[in-house]
Amino acid sequence: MKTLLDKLWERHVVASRNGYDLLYIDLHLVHEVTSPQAFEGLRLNDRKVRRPDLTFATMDHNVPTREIWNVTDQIAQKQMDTLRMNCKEFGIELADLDDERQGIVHVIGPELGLTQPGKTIVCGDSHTSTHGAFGALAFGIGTSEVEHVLATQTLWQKKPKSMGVEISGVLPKGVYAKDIILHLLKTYGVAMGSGHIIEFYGEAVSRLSMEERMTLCNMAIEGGAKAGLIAPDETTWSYLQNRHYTSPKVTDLFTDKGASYDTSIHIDVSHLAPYVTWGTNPGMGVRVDEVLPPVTDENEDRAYVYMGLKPGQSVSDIPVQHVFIGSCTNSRLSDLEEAALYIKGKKVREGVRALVVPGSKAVRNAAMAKGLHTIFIEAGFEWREAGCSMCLGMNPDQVPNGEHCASTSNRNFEGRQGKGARTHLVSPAMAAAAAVYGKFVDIRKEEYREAVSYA
Ligand SMILES: CC(C)[C@H](C(=O)O)[C@@H](O)C(=O)O
Ligand code: SF4
Repeated sequence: MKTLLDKLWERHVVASRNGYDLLYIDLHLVHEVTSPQAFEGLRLNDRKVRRPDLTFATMDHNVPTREIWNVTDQIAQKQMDTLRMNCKEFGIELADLDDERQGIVHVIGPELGLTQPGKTIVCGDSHTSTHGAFGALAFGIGTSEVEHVLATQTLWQKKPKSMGVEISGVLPKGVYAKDIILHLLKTYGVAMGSGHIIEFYGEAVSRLSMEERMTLCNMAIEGGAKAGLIAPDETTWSYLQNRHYTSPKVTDLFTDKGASYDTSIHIDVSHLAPYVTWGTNPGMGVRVDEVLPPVTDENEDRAYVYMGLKPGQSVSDIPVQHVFIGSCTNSRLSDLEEAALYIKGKKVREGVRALVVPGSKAVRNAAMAKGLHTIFIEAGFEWREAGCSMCLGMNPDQVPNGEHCASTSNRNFEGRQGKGARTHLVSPAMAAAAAVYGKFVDIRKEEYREAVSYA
């Protein structure tokens, strides 16, 4: 009797010592921010990249999404130039700014078919957990570990505990995977998964598209887990068809009946509502139809001060001056399609600045082929190039001090979107509606949604 985690782990152990296992790494994804010192380390030690063919690099964090070539920040320029030079010197494939495959590392891996069930996948980036949606053992690593993987294609790890999160029920209309994870974080806290790898399963998970599953696993890390996992099924295999890289079909990647998790949780999402975060960690959220909660500790007190909000206010009292639809959590085609349903034929409210930033060039092109960019632009949104953009303040897209942003990203920490920026994490549909009304509305009500389907 084995869990999915047991199976993935065992198949990659090449040596064991003092409670640690040396894991073989099947795919190493690289971006410009966390790789420069790792390559420098190789050079200093006169080492090569062991498996350039299992390594793939892209540019995302620093990319200026308004004019992709107009890099004004010197550190950004240096990091991008360094990645170019390193990829050339060490023979690694790079999706550079002019490459059709460029985009946020966690968006392009799956879309190219590099992300495959049964693989071990690492990247110097915490949201590597996203790839777990395919039944891959995928987690973020630090820069010294990036160097170790580049040099050896292996990594020493201690096996984490397993957590099973069963999600049953059918999601109501206007409620998404984003709301499931925000609900879990609110209910069980941002340390819920600490020391664990979370496997999500159950009726509601089976019904999610691959893109929604990625949203769920993307934010497993915000619950303190090392990774998120979902067993591959027909939805997974059909997503993987006709990708650039072909995935072999593996049939035994699931938790055996009778196997048990170290920790188990069960939720039912039949009555779940859209969520909005009011505070400074992703667990500080409320349902759209609730009022902001009373203060129970110092952190919450500080969060209220930072956010300029008060307990007892209703969610619709929160002013929204910025809207960001993007990030590795919610910038895929279906996210943009869902958002478009709430703005078609409407206008962004005066005083609101709204951005749509597709997660990759491929998403951008696919959206344009469907005419989505026209819907966004006509409504008053800025239609951008692919990159991390306003998800974090590493490029020109920032939220000014003291202003509020409805954001489809995954982190609402102090200063995350710029100094003094006030972030509210929501689904793409909630963000789109907030752009139109300048506040959060309950998108479950039919009146907010255009009766069009892009399916
Ligand atoms: C820059 C990078 C190291 C960082 C991460 O690891 O997650 C970033 O992607 C983030 O989302 O905060
Ligand atoms: S989109 Fe945001 S969370 Fe994702 S990799 Fe980029 S900065 Fe990190």
